[in-house]
Amino acid sequence: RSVMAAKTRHFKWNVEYIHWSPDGEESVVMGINGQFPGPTIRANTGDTVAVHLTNKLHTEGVVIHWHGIRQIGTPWADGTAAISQCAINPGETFLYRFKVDKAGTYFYHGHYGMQRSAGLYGSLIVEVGEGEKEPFHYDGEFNLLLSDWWHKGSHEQEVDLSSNPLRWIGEPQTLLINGRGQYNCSLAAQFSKPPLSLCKLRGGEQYAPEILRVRPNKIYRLRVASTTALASLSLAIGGHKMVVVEADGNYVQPFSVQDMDIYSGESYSVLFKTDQDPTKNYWISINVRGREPKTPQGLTLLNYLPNSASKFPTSPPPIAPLWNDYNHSKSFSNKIFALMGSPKPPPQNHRRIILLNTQNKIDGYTKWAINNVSLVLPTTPYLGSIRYGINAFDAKPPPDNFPKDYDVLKQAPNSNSTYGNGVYLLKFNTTIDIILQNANALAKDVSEIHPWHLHGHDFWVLGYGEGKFSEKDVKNFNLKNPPLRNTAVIFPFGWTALRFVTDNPGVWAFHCHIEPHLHMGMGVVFAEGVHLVKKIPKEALACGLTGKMLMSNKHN
Ligand SMILES: O=C1O[C@H]([C@@H](O)CO)C(O)=C1O
Repeated sequence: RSVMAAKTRHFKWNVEYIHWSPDGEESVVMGINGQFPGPTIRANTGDTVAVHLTNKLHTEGVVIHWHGIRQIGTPWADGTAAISQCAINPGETFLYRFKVDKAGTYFYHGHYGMQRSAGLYGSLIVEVGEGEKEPFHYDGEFNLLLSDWWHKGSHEQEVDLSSNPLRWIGEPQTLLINGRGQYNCSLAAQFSKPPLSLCKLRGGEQYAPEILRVRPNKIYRLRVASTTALASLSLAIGGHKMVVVEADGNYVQPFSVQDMDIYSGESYSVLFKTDQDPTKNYWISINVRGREPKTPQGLTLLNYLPNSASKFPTSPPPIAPLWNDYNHSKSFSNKIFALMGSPKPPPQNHRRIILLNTQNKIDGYTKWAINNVSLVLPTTPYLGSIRYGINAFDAKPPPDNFPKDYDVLKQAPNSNSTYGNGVYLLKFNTTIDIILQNANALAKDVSEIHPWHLHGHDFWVLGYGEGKFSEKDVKNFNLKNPPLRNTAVIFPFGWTALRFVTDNPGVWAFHCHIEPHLHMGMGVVFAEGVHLVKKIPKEALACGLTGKMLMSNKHN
């Protein structure tokens, strides 16, 4: 048998603003090499990906985060501005060089300001390496990158969100599948409520749907990832069941569903069999869940060959579960277990951190806060700052818990919350439990969904619960087959328990993956084993106090 050596896969990318029409309305989007979404990266387990990223934006910095890639040994390549590196200046090139060590469905996106909302994203697919095998069989595969789109530009959105009073961005105009959606017209016009006209498409438009062409009686793998700024989605394939086999780059115990929830920051693989009437075509749909939807369903077609792709399905598109049917969402989340043979969590933790999620007012500004601290990133990125003992951030770490008498079910002003940029310093090679505690937001009887994403790690999802977490909930933790993930949701008025091991030296963001919420302070920063981090590339340090340090030449 031939032994294929791991490859280094080089990419040369220019990030620039381009005119593009994601949904039929021309906008300015952040493109890569003149494309939106950015190019798909495909690699094999064990490969090294080397992206030579040049910032062609004229007046702003840029970074790219490789979502779901743990960056073992390369924390400076995680692509988080002010955390792992200095933003890349206009005209400059940064080399993101990292190993992809685990097969799965991933994506990448901007992680500076609201550049993800501006359209800076694309797919990253890691296939099994030579001699490895997937634990399931399929005849073909498709890749769907899901997103939401606003006609208001990301800079204006940033200003709106930073205003007093808050100007909330509202719901997206369009849902996009592989960067393509339809605004003010529908592919399923005869079924649309309120009525919309049929989209007049010739097929070459930037917003024309990408059609999935299949042969009857085959098994297909659908890779799905959500990079939405805000929307939680429900995905369905009309008339077809889906079998979930992968979540966030980890295999799960296969289970069958008619529709699935996918939150921002999550990825899945599902298998489906083309076992329906082969003379017909079928809808693939995405709908908003978890927030009162004001956005039309996103659609594309499953085209059974040799039917013409212009043969529209005779039945209406799938009807999504009600947006606030949280029991439906919980039932989906509770079906996800690790595939037998997956790594198991350590049986005990060394430390438990409980993170209360609240919406607050700080000096009249609407913010999100974690244990009463609303995150504002420092000028000097943490990684270099901690590695070189400069520590240019709040010396006092944020609290591990919140006051015992806090009622998570009640409206509360949280008037004592503050801005902060302190760090949770985690002892290297220890087991950390995180309890994400949801609460009532500013409005009465309102609590929202928040998908939390951890950088640098996968965590085990030990359980979900209702109301306030208490010690007696620990006995219900799933230590037998909890799924490994990098993103997990907290349901309204509920909690979610996570466990991970601090085995990856670096500084890692942990935050709500809803872009406006992160912008409003909804995140924390973890640091572990930073003294073990090898030489950080100078380009990652060339700003703030680490930039000054480089100029004074002491550490070169
Ligand atoms: O952060 C948010 O702000 C609004 C609302 O709470 C205030 O208008 C909303 O729905 C959010 O998710």
